Parts: sequence; structure tokens; C-alpha cells
Amino acid sequence: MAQPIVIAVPKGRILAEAAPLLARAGIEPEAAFADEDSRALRFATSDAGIDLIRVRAFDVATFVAHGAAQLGIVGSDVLAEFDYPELYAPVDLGIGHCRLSVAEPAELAATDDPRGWSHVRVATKYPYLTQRHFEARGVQAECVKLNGAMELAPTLGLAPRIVDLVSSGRTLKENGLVEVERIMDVTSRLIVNRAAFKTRPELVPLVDAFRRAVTG
Ligand SMILES: Nc1ncnc2c1ncn2[C@@H]1O[C@H](COP(=O)(O)OP(=O)(O)OP(=O)(O)O)[C@@H](O)[C@H]1O
Ligand SMILES: O=P(O)(O)OC[C@H]1O[C@H](OP(=O)(O)OP(=O)(O)O)[C@H](O)[C@@H]1O
Repeated sequence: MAQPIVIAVPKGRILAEAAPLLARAGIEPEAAFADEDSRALRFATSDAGIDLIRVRAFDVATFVAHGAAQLGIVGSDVLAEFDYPELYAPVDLGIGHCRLSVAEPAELAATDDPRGWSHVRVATKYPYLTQRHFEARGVQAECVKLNGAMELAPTLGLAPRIVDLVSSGRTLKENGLVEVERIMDVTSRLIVNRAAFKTRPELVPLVDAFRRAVTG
């Protein structure tokens, strides 16, 4: 029998929104998948031809790009940051709505004019998107790569500005920061390994099932 199709799903906040979509696409994982205490990483589903793996959001794109998983659910922020040519993103899943923005302390923003920037130092989890955004504006960006808690960087002198995801704006507000530029709007996408899409015909109805799960 052929190896099961592996779908990579991010743990964390997207998982809660993705679970109902999986159900609507007809994918019923074993009980341990929804159990946060489970230490398992790979889960069977009611379809012997489909397994799920639970990985970090940034790693979903890597697993699928390398063909270790054939399908995945990932934020368009992660997709754009890695820009893997091996990935095809056929369905906008309409979940995980947020935006990638530049933010700085409210006191700095009071007198700052982004149009006057020629060089910026930025703390971010997204060095590629940050460089690209500023380069397009003719601004030289120096990035300090962090994996979380970017909001601490300005007050602790690591970098005066940050590039991070914003949704309600609560995290920025509670850390004395304000949004000064929006880089991109973000939603989660279904991603497919391009080579697998050609060689595994069973992926076609599966992608269609996700498409229907979103629209119907
Ligand atoms: N505030 C938010 N509102 C909506 N979607 C968000 C928000 N923050 C992040 N996302 C989406 O969820 C994905 C995962 O977010 P994030 O990287 O913050 O997760 P995490 O659980 O901290 O991951 P990890 O611990 O693996 O770094 C992001 O790539 C983005 O697409
Ligand atoms: O505008 P808000 O609604 O406050 O959302 C923004 C926050 O959400 C994300 O973090 P997340 O909650 O995923 O935490 P983590 O990155 O620290 O894991 C992001 O990195 C911001 O810190």
C-alpha cells in the first residue's frame, strides 16, 4: 500500500481555527490530536490514507517544501518569509487573520516621520520580509532576529523598532508601542508540495475538499 498522505498542521493558535476546517474537509483525527497533553507528533485519521503531524508554525512550510509532508496549513507570513519555490498555495483558508507591521514606541512615533528614514534597526522574526519591505522604499534595514517577544526590544535597547504580527493591537498597546506601517495582510493557506501534487493523484480531491470546506 502507498504511504499515507501527511498533512502538517501548526500547533498554537491556528490549530483551534483549523480543526473545524479539517472536520468540514472530512478529516477525522484520532482523539489524541485534540489533546494538548499528548506528546505524540503524528496522528492517524479515520482515513488510513491520511495522517496528520503537529509542528511549529514556521516548520510547516519546511516539512512540505522538502516533501516530508505533502500538504500543510500555514500563515501567508511564513510562506512569504521562506518563499519556497517547491510550494503551491491553492486555497486561502480564511483563518488566522492578522497583519505584519512595523511598530515603534509611542513617544518615538509622536515626532517620527517614516518618510525620512534612511536606515532602520529592527527586531523581528521576519528578516527577509523586513529587508524586502524597506529595500523597496530605499531604506537600509538592519535586522536583529528574534523568535518571539519582539515587543521588548525597543525598551531594552535591542532595536528601536520591530516588525511583528498584529491582530487586535493589544500586544502592542500593552507594551507601549504603536503601528506605523503595514507590510502585508495575513491569512492561513493550504500549501501543497508541487512535485507530490503531480505524482500523488489522491491530493487533487483532498485539495478540493479543503476548497469546499472554506466556501461551503
Ligand atoms: N495575533 C494573531 N492573530 C491571528 N493570527 C495570528 C496571530 N499571530 C500569529 N498568527 C498566525 O499564526 C501563525 C503562528 O503564529 P506564531 O508564530 O505567533 O505562533 P506560535 O504559536 O508563537 O509559534 P511558535 O511557538 O512555533 O513560534 C502565524 O504565522 C500567523 O500566520
Ligand atoms: O495584536 P494582538 O491581537 O495582540 O496579536 C499580536 C500578537 O500575536 C502574536 O503572538 P502570539 O500570541 O502568537 O504569541 P507568541 O508569538 O509569543 O507565541 C504576535 O507575535 C503578537 O505578539
